[in-house]
Amino acid sequence: MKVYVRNVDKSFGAKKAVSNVDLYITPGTMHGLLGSNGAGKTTFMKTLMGIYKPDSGEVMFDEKSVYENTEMKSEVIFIQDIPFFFASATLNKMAEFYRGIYPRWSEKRFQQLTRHFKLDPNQNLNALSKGMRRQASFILAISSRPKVMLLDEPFDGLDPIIRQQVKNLLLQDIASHNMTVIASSHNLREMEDICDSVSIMHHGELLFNRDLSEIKGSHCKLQIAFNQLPDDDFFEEVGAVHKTVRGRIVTCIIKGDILDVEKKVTKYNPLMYDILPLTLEEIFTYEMGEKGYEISNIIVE
Ligand SMILES: Nc1ncnc2c1ncn2[C@@H]1O[C@H](COP(=O)(O)OP(=O)(O)OP(=O)(O)O)[C@@H](O)[C@H]1O
Repeated sequence: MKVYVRNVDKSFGAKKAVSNVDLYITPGTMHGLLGSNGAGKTTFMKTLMGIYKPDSGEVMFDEKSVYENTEMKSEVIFIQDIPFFFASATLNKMAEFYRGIYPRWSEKRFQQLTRHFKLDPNQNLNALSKGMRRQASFILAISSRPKVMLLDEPFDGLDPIIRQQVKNLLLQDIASHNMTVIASSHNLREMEDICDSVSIMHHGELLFNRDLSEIKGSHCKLQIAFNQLPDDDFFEEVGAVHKTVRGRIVTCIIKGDILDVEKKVTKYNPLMYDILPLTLEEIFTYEMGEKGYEISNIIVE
């Protein structure tokens, strides 16, 4: 299911929590919504889910508006940062409830996952640890087979092994059922391995939205030493978008492929050079810096 957001605003009194957000997410992909505390991620997720009515703009899933559309409730699932279960509910009781809402509910998947995560389906969920409650909400969500899954800080409180298993389950369902996932996080490194695209939210605005396959490997870092510093033609030829010069050593950020850059660099007979791929975080730092934002103020890790 494709997710299409156009000019969405949402305020609480004078506080604008989501401001003029546009976003398109391709079906069967995972999008990471990054931002620091208070950036507006949860408010945006709740607006996507139809829990909040946008003050203006629209949220469409496959051309259908989400807000007050009961048909949509059986297609979309939202896992909140603090999982919600009915008082004294067990996993089996919650499964009964989900089964009634989600027509593609898979009992087989539910049984398999409950066994796999070693949860007692008859235990009171509210008496479980935070991580176990989170596992329970994943079991319910994945067994529901929604077309769109919205996840608020999905991996918080999960240990590294469970974290990886949950990521694998999500990726499996994205691949096999064309599920669309939007996950919020503070952690770019965690998202870069599993997301197809990421955006950065800051003070309610979506500053940056990129397809990761397009930007991974799109930039590299060149460190190069010369007997005599080259003139501007060199920087132009290698495609340097940023440079710092310290003595005879030059460090450049280059938009381009490492092998291509290497061919160009060797023509200038440098004393030595090193070309390294940029991490996604470095690319973001650079691109956000260009827009006048300091990424360390926006994303914690
Ligand atoms: N129900 C509400 N009433 C009033 N203000 C709210 C409400 N919900 C959120 N806000 C405000 O909107 C802004 C965005 O909050 P939101 O919870 O969406 O951020 P977030 O990015 O999810 O943060 P975090 O990473 O800390 O969960 C904050 O300034 C918050 O105080």
